[in-house]
Amino acid sequence: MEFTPDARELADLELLLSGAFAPLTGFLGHDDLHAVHERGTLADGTPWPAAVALDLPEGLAAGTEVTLLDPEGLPLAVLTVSEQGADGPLRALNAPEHGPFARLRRTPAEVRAELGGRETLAVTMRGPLDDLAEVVATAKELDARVLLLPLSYGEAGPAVVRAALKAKAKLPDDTLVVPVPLAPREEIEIDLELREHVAAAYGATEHLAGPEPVRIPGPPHRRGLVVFFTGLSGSGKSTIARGLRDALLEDGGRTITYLDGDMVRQLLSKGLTFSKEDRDLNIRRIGFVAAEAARHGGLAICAPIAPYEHTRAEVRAMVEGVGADFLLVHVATPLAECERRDRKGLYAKARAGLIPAFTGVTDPYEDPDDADLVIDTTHVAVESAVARVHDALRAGRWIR
Ligand SMILES: Nc1ncnc2c1ncn2[C@@H]1O[C@H](COP(=O)(O)OS(=O)(=O)O)[C@@H](OP(=O)(O)O)[C@H]1O
Ligand SMILES: Nc1ncnc2c1ncn2[C@@H]1O[C@H](COP(=O)(O)OP(=O)(O)O)[C@@H](O)[C@H]1O
Repeated sequence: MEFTPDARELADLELLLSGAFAPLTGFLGHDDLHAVHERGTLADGTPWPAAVALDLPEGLAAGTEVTLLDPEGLPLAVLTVSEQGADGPLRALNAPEHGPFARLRRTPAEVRAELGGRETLAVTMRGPLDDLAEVVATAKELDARVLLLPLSYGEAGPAVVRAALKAKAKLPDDTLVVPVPLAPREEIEIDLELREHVAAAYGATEHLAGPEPVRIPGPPHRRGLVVFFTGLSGSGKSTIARGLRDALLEDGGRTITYLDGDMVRQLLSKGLTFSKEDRDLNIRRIGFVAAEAARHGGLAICAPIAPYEHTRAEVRAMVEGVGADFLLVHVATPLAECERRDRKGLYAKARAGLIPAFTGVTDPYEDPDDADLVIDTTHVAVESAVARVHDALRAGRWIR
């Protein structure tokens, strides 16, 4: 079977295959993950600080061969599932060769060969180095060569490599810069320990951790925002979303992308049905477009039913992943009221069995428990419902 790991897993895969995670040669299985979590070692006692896991689909039998693909479909490796899960043998197929600064990537073995066993001070960095004097002094004291390892992962990746190249210009001539796609670990101590291991794999005899980058997100009115309405058919999503769009256009000052439900189903998601798979795909497509608009500081408004919690969570993650904000508005008008309105006569048809899998009637709707705003429109005028969302945007300073 084929499987596309997520961005973190792909970053870990690259490091496993390149030898940067030595002594690991593959993802960790259940026992190793448990031991890492409990004791900071592998099950056999080898010190290892952090989980390096691959979340494969459930129920794969031991012995199954899984081809791991990058998001463009290029096969990167073949993994044989073991009794312990994803820790079976990994066989590399293609080296990842794209992406900004790909030409600077080197394997640990290549870097070690170039260093030739010399004392080496590795500096792992996730942001600019503000104290180059310390690096110069430490390298001098140790009579070591400097190896800058920009940890280029995610959106900020290229900026970290640029910072390393800039720093190199002020360091000794033989300073090396090698980007390493190491995804940050949540706990700082674990992250630092893992950086230490990775630096050693590249031949470091001494490791300095660069300062953590200070993330100064722009003020909310300049950040991207996705306002995502969810609710049953006829609950009022489109009516409120359109009212909000118009109010924002009247305000001026923000670029609005309005992903109208009909437009989406007629163009972006043309041909998709209302099966669970197709609904999920529909929502992912909407989320992708909205996140792209928000990546460039835009404000996107979407109003699909989006009945599944996990798909809404995926969209939230996509949007937050590009550094934008996500506001979930649950239009929580109860089924009875939506059905009473039955604007398009769809509920009547669904009850008569003419529309299969109709949300709320014969198909599920999972109520969100993470909504930023909940609006039951039963006894609310359209203008007041729009005003509530508009006010929330003002209160959150997304508009001025
Ligand atoms: N089986 C079934 N279930 C629910 N809805 C149905 C179905 N068949 C057609 N329709 C019409 O499609 C509109 C919902 O489309 P969405 O793209 O928002 O749905 S989903 O988020 O992909 O679940 C929805 O429009 P709204 O009333 O604007 O919500 C319906 O008019
Ligand atoms: N406070 C309200 N907010 C939104 N719609 C309302 C409100 N009160 C009544 N309605 C009516 O409910 C219907 C909602 O339809 P629509 O916006 O197409 O819902 P959805 O997009 O969720 O399917 C419209 O006919 C609208 O006029």
